[in-house]
Amino acid sequence: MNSILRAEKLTRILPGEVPVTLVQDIDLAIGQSEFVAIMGPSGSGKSSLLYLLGLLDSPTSGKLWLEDEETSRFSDSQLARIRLQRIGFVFQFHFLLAEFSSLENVMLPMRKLGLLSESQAREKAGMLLDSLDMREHKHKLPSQLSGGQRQRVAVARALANDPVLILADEPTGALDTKSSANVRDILHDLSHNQKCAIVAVTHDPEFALAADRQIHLIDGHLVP
Ligand SMILES: Nc1ncnc2c1ncn2[C@@H]1O[C@H](COP(=O)(O)OP(=O)(O)OP(=O)(O)O)[C@@H](O)[C@H]1O
Repeated sequence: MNSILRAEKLTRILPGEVPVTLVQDIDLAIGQSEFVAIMGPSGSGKSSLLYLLGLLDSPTSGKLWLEDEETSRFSDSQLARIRLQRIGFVFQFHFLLAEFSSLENVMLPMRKLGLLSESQAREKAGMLLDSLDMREHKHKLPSQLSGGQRQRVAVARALANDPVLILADEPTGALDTKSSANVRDILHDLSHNQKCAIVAVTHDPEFALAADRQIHLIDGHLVP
């Protein structure tokens, strides 16, 4: 199996008078177009692990490879560029910019990366929103959308720069059952039809069942 992401003995300890171990000795490999659910009790380190995998935090020890590149050798600006270009993030709350339309929110990562012209970015954002059944809502502000619709815009934004990996932190945590099933199916489709790996933290057993594999954390450790 070709790994998109590989962690070896990944450990993150917060320094202090009483150091706090967030995660310890995590060995993990995520395949191309694999959909993995991270589960575990509250406080077990799921979000901490996701932040490490998303290069939003650095490990105290251990190593992480993204597409066979070891990530500790990258500078902060290189890491920012890698996040923008290769990783899409979806959080429990959508974090869309309130004064921007759906279309503009989806265009933001493309504008930031700067590889497409304004009209190309607009066209691509439109296509992404169409593919997520948001054709009617492109010009609406987040406040004019339902929770499920906002989350679909957030998924479109995460896909803007064609990432190889999507990291999602409780993407359905704030949604009703129907929207939750819809977002779950979208993520499942993405991993299987668009060769994008998905790693999602979830408390929802039904969501986890849609994944190819579930991994469980307890007290910062992966358990079999
Ligand atoms: N900045 C911090 N300072 C002190 N402790 C922290 C900090 N960040 C996280 N922790 C602790 O580290 C542990 C892991 O936190 P994390 O948020 O990763 O857990 P989680 O499994 O995602 O929890 P939840 O399901 O409730 O979101 C928790 O016990 C948390 O209280």
